[in-house]
Formats: sequence, C-alpha cells, structure tokens
Amino acid sequence: MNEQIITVTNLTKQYQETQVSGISNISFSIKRGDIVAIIGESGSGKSTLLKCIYGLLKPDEGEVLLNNQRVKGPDEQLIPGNTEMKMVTQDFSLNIYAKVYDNIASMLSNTDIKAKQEKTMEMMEHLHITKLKDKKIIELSGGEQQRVAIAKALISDTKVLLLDEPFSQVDYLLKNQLRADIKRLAKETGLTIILVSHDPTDGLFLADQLLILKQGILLQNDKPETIYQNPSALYTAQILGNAVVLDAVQANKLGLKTQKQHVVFYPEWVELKSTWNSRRFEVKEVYYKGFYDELLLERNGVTIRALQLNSGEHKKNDHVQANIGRFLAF
Ligand SMILES: Nc1ncnc2c1ncn2[C@@H]1O[C@H](COP(=O)(O)OP(=O)(O)OP(=O)(O)O)[C@@H](O)[C@H]1O
Repeated sequence: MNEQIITVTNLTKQYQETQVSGISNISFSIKRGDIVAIIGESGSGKSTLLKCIYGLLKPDEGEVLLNNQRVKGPDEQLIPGNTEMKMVTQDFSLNIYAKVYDNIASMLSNTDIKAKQEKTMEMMEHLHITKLKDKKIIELSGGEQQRVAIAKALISDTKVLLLDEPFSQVDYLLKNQLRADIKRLAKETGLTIILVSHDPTDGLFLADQLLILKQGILLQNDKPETIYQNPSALYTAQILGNAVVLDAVQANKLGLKTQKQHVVFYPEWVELKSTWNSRRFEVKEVYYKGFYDELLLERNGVTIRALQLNSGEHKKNDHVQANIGRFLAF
C-alpha cells in the first residue's frame, strides 16, 4: 500500500488577479494515518487550501491526488466534495431539529440496526456526548454541536477527515480532552486528519506534520518540533510561539551581533542567574503563570522576556544575569 495518501502538486487558486489572495504554487504530501495541521494568520489561505483538497474549489493550476486518483473539482461532479473524505466546517451542517443520536446514526445504513446502534453509541462515547443523546441540536452549546459534527464525520468510515477550526467553540479543558481524543482516534483507526487552526498549540500538540502558510505561500512543511526549534522565517517564530523579536539596533545593545534585520528567540532560551558579572538586567514585571513565571527584563532600554520555573525566585526590581543561550537572525 502506498504510504502517501494525499499528494498536492503546484496547487494555485487566485480569487483576484491583481491582489494576493488565495494560494500559490503549493506542493506537499501526507502520510496515511498522520495528523497534519495547517497554521497561518487570518487570510493566509488555510481554508482555500482545505477546500481545494476536498474538491469544493477548483484550482487554477496544480492537482490533488487522493490514493493516486485526482480529486475532482466542483464542476466535474453533481455533488461537490469527495466520498472518501469528510469535512467538518464551522457551520457544522447538522439537522438542528433532530436529536444528537439521530444526527450521527443517519450516516449509517439500516441493513443491520443492532450494529448501527452499537456504532453510534460507541462514537458518542469517544466524543463524550453520550449524555446528550436525546437532546436536539438546537438545545446544545457551540462546543457540544462541534463534537456532534465530528462524531458524524467520523462514523462513516471516512479515510480522511478535514477539520476547519475544530476547537474554536470549546473551552480550554474540553479542548485538551478533545485534542487527546482526536489523536487517539487517529492512531487507533489509521484515519488521516488535516486540520486548519488559528491556534498554534493545536499544531504543536496534535500534528505529525505542520504546514505554515503566509499570504498563500507554503513557508515551511516539517515536524512540529523541527519547525518550532528551527523556524525558517520571522513570521513562523512569531506565529508558533511567544517569541521575543528585537531589531538589529536593540540586539546590538544587548551584545547580540547580527547583519540581519531581526533577532528572535523564545523566552525559554534565556538562562537566568542570581549573580551578575555581566548581562545585568532589571526585572521590570513578574507575570504569574501557574507553575512558572514570565519575567519582563530590561537592559540598556531593551525589554526581553524570560521564564522562571522556580516561581517567585526573582521579584520585581531585582537584578539578574540573563544569558540568551540561542537566537536566530532574519
Ligand atoms: N470567495 C472569495 N473571493 C475572493 N477572495 C477570497 C474568497 N475567499 C477567500 N478570499 C481571499 O483569499 C485569501 C485567503 O482566504 P482564506 O479564507 O483561505 O484564508 P484563511 O487563512 O482560511 O483565513 P481565516 O483564518 O480568516 O479563516 C484572503 O485574502 C481572502 O480574503
């Protein structure tokens, strides 16, 4: 069996000829059973790419292969989309007057009623919505509706699940739970998942492969940890983490030499010491974050951020030595 389930080649879709909009010359492939996260700022082309993969939008150039078969565009078939893929959009496409159970079960055939009941109950358990079984969709919160929509997409033995902002409606606790459930489901069932998100932590937590989009261009395509540790552009570091960005003048004031325009590092790359032979910074603010503090440090009029795992160790107005162990220049 082919390891790659999806291959995207030179995919281009422009909405307007004069402006940058849509996506441009995107190529990548996806391994069967992987979770792929598409991350980028608003308007970077994430939904356009997802719709082209699903066959809802016709690309101007390039193609998408699913199991070596070209995905047909909306003008080539009666019902746009693809039967081997399921897409959960932000409007959920549920029958709002029908019950949760019926919405999910409606995806299965009636040939074996017992199997249909068992499978529906099992899927509701996976998504933690068993208690909502007899409620109508209209009576549910946004987050609950989102879980029903995912259950409905998953139950029909789909090969590829496309999720557009899957956790936008759920609270922090449930989001973590759902992310873990989706990861487990993907690994158990061999399902391939492509998700689009504003939230970089979705990609870092969930994905086997991360795609970074900027203005319709694919900037980086790699494992999340590789991209996080080695962002190829300033944009990537900013979008993925809580990166500190200094211009060359500021960097120079801290003794960070560069020929480039910007210096970038993550707060966790800054090492703190209580004694200060050199690199003496003043603690301007301490932000309590639970099991760690984020410190705002200043030296020569330049402010940086650092983490202190030993919460409370350095306090406001203290002086510390801060070594920026590693930085990148762009
Ligand atoms: N139907 C359309 N007609 C014209 N321009 C469009 C259309 N759909 C999207 N665009 C433009 O294409 C670009 C990419 O849009 P897209 O919706 O793919 O971005 P996105 O990354 O999904 O954004 P968001 O995170 O805000 O949903 C944007 O500049 C958008 O304005």
